[in-house]
Amino acid sequence: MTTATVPAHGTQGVGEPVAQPGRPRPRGSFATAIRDALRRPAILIALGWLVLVVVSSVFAGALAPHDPLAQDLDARLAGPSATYWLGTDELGRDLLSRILHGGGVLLLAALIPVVVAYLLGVPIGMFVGYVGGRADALADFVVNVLFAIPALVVVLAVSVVTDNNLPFMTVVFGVIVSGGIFRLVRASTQASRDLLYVDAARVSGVSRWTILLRHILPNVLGPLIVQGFLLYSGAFLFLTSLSFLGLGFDPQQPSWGQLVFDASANLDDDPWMMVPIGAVLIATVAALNYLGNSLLATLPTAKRARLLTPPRRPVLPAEAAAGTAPAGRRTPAAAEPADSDVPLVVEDLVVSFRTPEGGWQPVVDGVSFAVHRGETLCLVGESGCGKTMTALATLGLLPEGGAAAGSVRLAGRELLDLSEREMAQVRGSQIALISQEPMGALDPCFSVRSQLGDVVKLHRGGSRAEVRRRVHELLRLVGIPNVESVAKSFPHQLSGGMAQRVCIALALAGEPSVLVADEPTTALDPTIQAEILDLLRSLQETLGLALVLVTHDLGVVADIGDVAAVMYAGQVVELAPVDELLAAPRHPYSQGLLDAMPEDAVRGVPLPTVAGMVPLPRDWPTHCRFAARCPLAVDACREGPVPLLTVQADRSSRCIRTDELARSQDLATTGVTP
Ligand SMILES: Nc1ncnc2c1ncn2[C@@H]1O[C@H](COP(=O)(O)OP(=O)(O)OP(=O)(O)O)[C@@H](O)[C@H]1O
Repeated sequence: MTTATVPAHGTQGVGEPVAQPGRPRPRGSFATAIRDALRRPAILIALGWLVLVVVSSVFAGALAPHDPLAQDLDARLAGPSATYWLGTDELGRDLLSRILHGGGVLLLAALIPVVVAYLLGVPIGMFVGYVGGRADALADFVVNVLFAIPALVVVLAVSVVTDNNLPFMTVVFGVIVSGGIFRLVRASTQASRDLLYVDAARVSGVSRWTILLRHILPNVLGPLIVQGFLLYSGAFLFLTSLSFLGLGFDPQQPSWGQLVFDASANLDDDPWMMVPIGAVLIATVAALNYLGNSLLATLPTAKRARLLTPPRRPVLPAEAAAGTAPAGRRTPAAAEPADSDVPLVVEDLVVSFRTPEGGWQPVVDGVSFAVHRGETLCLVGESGCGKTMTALATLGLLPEGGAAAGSVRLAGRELLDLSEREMAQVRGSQIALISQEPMGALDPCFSVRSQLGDVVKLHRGGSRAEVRRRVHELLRLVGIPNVESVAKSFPHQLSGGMAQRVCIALALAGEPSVLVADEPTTALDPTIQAEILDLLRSLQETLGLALVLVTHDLGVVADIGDVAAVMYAGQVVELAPVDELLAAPRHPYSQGLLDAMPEDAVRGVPLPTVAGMVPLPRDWPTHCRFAARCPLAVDACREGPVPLLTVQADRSSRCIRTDELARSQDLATTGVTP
């Protein structure tokens, strides 16, 4: 495929980015949460206390006024004094010095379970959260087992077996608590894997691990940091309990658990002994928990985009694959040669979703169409007719629970038979998607150059300079004049129109022959909509692309379409060249949509509408699905399924009264009965 430069379109949406290109990289919402948190005095106090504990433990040797093991039997169980500021224990040892020396090992040892839990929980949670399926079920089972194990009992057993080996005990404890991290990461990954920009990366063919590291990990990091505080505090308390029980720590050396044990043994004789160590422990655990919980409360709720993509390719069982179309209609065609003029052929496509009862509910039912090189086919219809599911099925991107059957052939290759891995290679390089939410389709953490460069590198490779050149070429191709400053920009610095141009550039980076655009102008204001449509039109003409455009707007079809497939309740009800459809629709539903076009509105005359609603898939009748809303419906329309009837060489209509509709249109235009 050759590329060509398309002139810039107008000025709106292609000018400077909304914000200054030189602005620093945007601070993520987690960074903002931390900045806000640091303004709160309680958090500063908690943080200050922890810093004090760490620093005094590190410099205990220099700070402690006495040797923590030195005994002064004359001063046994003494209260605070000028010599012993916090008093002494039953052997006359200085409590302050013992507290200063007793925290270091504990604070360090508590890090081990946290590190182990992260090393296990993060990669496994991310992987199974992303791929789902059996790996997910197995990992979940193992974690359920881990949760059922009482950690203390296991660690006690380990201490016996390993002769009180503290590092080993902490590692085992880390393995047991890693389930919590796993669950957190898995849930965050599941929420992130369906974000539009993750979908966009997947559609561009970016590898699974690159997506996990670059696009999903940043979303998981915030909750992980918060959880780290809570986990550390739990590990700290757990190890204090072990030390209290005389396990893990050297009984000759002071430790905070040992100090609690000593204080509890002397509670009757000297209750004061419990006060200093109790206060230190409570303050330390409270500070850790408070910091963790405060960050948790300030973490922004993840903004979830529309759920789209499981990485699996479920297979629709034969009985569900049949859809509800009349039997005997299906006529499998021979595959087109790879160099055919018809890069995309969809035949008898059925898309179904699993129902809670375990069955399958079709939502797209026997859809067929073909798109030629340099042609735009519009899937048009009201909301819920199955346009998006048809488009997503061609890309192998159905949402969780959905499966497709029938045939989707790209340059003669059957896509529905491909594995997810094979399909990932096809997406981006042969067929690409432009979504309706350009802002959601771009990762807010990376500049335009970085995101576009990744995809260029993936599909073309090349040196840094070559990738950079190609990025600029692509930006120019989509009508961006000031490529240098836009390439440096982050998504939030772009206008909606500019962001959509960048998304189109992303879709073109792999030089696909087929572009699928799902309502690409819906999120944009009307002037920008026209520019983006112009851009798509000129790109499609210059690059010879086959374009499948999903829209609910016949005005868009009129602007850009060559062929229209009008969809109603999961079926194509009319397939026709756009000019002919607009001049004389051959299905009453197309006629209704046409009459309702605001472009034809007459001032003072209410705009006609198609009364009623599109039926939900579960309410589809077995006869004509439009009959309940159709002004032409007669008894015969309710007698059984209506096949798609050929009304001209290149036109078909799913209406048994299509000829009468044509006659009435002729009558209306000529005033003469044909
Ligand atoms: N994840 C899902 N699970 C079950 N049913 C779904 C799912 N997603 C969509 N559907 C159903 O599939 C049908 C077709 O939806 P689709 O999104 O393709 O319609 P559409 O014509 O593109 O409408 P819109 O313009 O609103 O997206 C609808 O009835 C919808 O409820």
